[in-house]
Amino acid sequence: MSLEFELCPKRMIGGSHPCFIIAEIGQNHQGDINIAKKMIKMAKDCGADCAKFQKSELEYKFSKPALERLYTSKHSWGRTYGEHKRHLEFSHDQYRELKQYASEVGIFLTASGMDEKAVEFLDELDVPFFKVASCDANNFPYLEKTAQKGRPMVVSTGMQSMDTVRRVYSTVKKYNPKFTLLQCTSTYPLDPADVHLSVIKNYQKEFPDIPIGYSGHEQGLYITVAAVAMGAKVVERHVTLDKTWKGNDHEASLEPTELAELVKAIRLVELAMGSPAKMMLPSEKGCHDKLGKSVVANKKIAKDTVLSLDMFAVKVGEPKGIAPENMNQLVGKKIKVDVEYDDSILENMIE
Ligand SMILES: CC(=O)N[C@H](C=O)[C@@H](O)[C@H](O)[C@H](O)COP(=O)(O)O
Ligand SMILES: C=C(OP(=O)(O)O)C(=O)O
Repeated sequence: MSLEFELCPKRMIGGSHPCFIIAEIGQNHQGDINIAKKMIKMAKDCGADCAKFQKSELEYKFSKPALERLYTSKHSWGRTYGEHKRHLEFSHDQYRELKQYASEVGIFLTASGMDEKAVEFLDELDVPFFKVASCDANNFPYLEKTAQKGRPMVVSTGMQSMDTVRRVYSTVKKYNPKFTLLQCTSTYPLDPADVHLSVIKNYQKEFPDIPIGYSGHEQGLYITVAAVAMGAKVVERHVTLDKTWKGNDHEASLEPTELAELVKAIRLVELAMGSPAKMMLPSEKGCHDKLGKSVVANKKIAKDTVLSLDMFAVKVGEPKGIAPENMNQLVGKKIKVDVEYDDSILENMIE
């Protein structure tokens, strides 16, 4: 039963560890390794924990007819979907180059293995953890094999039902305790009404022994920051160098200034989450000294009078007197001194 685990070397997630922020480069590199490197550096400079790509072995991810279907979208890089995807796919050598570059820059690098063959390659590449994309969350043979490799896993759950997510949990859990489930809606860009952050709470209740996270495809920062306030321990957002570039994901991606702002906002909110214990804090003393209220006399009270509620008012008194929450305890007690209107009632005045 562990709510925390080591996702990357020396980087724990869950519990009170900082939220792990994944900059999803995905296929926003336009098929250009130099842009990919710029994006890795950008992710690091903006304070993200990890740069992520998507690795497919196209013949394993797609059937032949799926690769041959026409792709006429304005985001298409080829005549067919296969040509389009081939343009966006880096080779094994290019992945090795990117991994080397990320380690020089000082940021973790991983990819979602979009099919079993790609997972084999990522295992060989020695990525710190496997990301399972939403489209493989219900791919149970894939999940079984991936979980058995023993690397930590981050599993997204877009397009799935709760029953399937329960099955994902028990399937991965059987082989691998080190995994997290991310709430995700697979719409690009995502309408806020379709985000359903409340699923995070549901997952936390249903799966209390694993950290829960959020993978967002909405525009802007607020929703992801709110996810962290709800306890998301991993967040993933697409990143881009330019939202106007060609590609399905740019519009729902964060540009560098936004990613930096997101990281800053998350760290600030984490700090602000603090402790559930409610108490007056030392930093509140100044305000309490100036404006904290006390019990004062609302009429003259003669020495030896037995006190009753009608003799009191609650005001900012000078000096500070008995706290208003203790006012009822004064009733029936005797006052040892003469008190004027608006005098603070002090402990040492009570018998
Ligand atoms: C579900 C899933 O894989 N989603 C990924 C991650 O969020 C996306 O990046 C897709 O790869 C992308 O939107 C596909 O765009 P196109 O179809 O233009 O290559
Ligand atoms: C599609 C992916 O992720 P998600 O389902 O979290 O959007 C991915 O990691 O490639």
